[in-house]
Amino acid sequence: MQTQSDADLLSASAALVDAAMAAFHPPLPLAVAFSGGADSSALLLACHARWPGWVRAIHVHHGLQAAADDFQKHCEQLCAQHGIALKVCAIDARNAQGQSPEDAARQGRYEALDGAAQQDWFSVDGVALEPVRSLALAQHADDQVETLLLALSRGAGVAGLAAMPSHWQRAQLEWFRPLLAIPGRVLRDWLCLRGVGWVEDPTNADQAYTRNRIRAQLLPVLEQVFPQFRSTFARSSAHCAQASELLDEQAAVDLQVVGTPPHIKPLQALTSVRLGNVLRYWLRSIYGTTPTAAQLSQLMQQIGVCTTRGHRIHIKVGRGFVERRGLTLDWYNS
Ligand SMILES: Nc1ncnc2c1ncn2[C@@H]1O[C@H](COP(=O)(O)OP(=O)(O)OP(=O)(O)O)[C@@H](O)[C@H]1O
Repeated sequence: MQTQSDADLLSASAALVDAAMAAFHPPLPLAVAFSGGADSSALLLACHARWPGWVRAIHVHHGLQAAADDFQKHCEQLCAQHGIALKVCAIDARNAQGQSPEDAARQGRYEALDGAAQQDWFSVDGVALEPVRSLALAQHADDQVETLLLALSRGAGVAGLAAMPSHWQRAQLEWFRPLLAIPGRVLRDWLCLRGVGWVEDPTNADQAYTRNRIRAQLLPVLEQVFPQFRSTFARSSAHCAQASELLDEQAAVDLQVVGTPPHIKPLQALTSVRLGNVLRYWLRSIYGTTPTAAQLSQLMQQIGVCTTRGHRIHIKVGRGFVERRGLTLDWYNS
């Protein structure tokens, strides 16, 4: 029998999930990245309820842990029960040298999701379906706070503190994170009170991962000290996202002036903050590499004192080196 407090929880979680869904306007058909965990189970069912017949699921089998087969089984069962078309892609998510296992899994997963969404789709009874136009991920407000705290712990700049975007477009697909304003526990309440199960990823409890320690130890304290932390932190992240966009716009203007590759003379005419900004932008946008604060400061200092024809610049930056080549700077991969 449902108690009064169950009913309160149900209506509170339903109101939050409904509000998130009402603000979500993906081009249809929509595919949901479905891990079998609580968050993506809730997202899949909420989307399926809102747009019946227009929602599909993609599950990525990482092959990294014994529990992966159980995740897949759960996804197959839930999708069969609700008549949702499901694609399962198996990937080899082992990390390359110098890459963290989580980054390797994330990168492999995003590529697999992208590829699967763009393949041909068929309904559970074999009828050809329209191509997928959007893809939704189920990260929620706690994931967003964890990402922000991880960025702070690394000393990130405004681009890192902008945390995860709620929408972006890549090639033919629009990507969304519609649950970023909802606390994780609300999604669990939403599922529990509907009697829907999910699989718990055993690695989520592993305190060796910083993200898991933030979730288990830091968030409960934040909850007590700053009960509104999810929305206020999200506001700060949104300010950082705007500031980061503005810095990129300024850098693009400055890069036009200094040229690509950048000429040393016009670089010397910039203020120090604009010099740092344009150098970071040049290295990231052209070479996909990011200098550390120390490397950038050394490079800026060398540009400042580069006043003679014979002055040599050769500084380790990111995965390579920045060198002086006559009147300009060049970066090459070591
Ligand atoms: N194996 C997977 N297959 C498909 N999508 C995935 C998979 N793992 C994660 N995702 C998607 O990426 C999002 C973020 O992944 P992350 O690992 O941070 O969350 P999670 O704890 O696995 O979330 P969930 O509770 O949905 O499992 C998930 O919410 C889900 O939408």
